[in-house]
Amino acid sequence: MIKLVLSGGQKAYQQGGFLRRLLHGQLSRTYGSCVRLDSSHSHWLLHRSVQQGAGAEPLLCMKTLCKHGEYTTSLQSAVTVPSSALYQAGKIQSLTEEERAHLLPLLRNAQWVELGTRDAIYKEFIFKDFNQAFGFMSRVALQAEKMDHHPEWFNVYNKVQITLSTHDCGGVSQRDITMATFIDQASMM
Ligand SMILES: C[C@H](O)[C@H](O)[C@H]1CNC2=NC(N)=NC(=O)C2=N1
Repeated sequence: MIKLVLSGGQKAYQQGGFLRRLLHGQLSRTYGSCVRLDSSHSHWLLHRSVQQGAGAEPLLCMKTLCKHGEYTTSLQSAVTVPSSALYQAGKIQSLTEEERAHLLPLLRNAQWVELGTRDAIYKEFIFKDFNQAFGFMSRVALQAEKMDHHPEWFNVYNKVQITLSTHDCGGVSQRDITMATFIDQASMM
């Protein structure tokens, strides 16, 4: 369950180390980064509002629970979500346009490209030899197991081609961004 954290008059949520501030109880036009809700690595992105008043059960508006799939712009259409719903709705979601505009430029600068044929990102790595390439793949494989998020990849000798997409939502999600960032770091080790 998400814990409401009051700090310095600002209302904020803290969960799994992510702290998102709300501007005076108004719906933040942007939404939080991935929030880990429970140990099964369920992630989702929340558009948050919180009802004023001490001790009020936080009202959470989540994309998957909004009637038309749109983010609400007012408290009224936010809903109180029973904890049981938190889990069902906690399916990973592909990035929205707003997130892509924020997150993808960094990856593009690192030579990741968005595939035209499907919602996925792709990058090619060239190493000195097979040994270096396989060492890289081993590091990525361990991280993939740790995150429970696996690349689609192809290796010939010193070349590794990697495609990232999230099967559970059929597109690029925050998990792919996290994995791509790790992969770039692992390629330089
Ligand atoms: C059951 C298992 O946890 C899921 O299939 C995980 C495994 N690895 C995964 N990897 C990727 N890229 N996308 C997923 O949706 C995904 N889901």
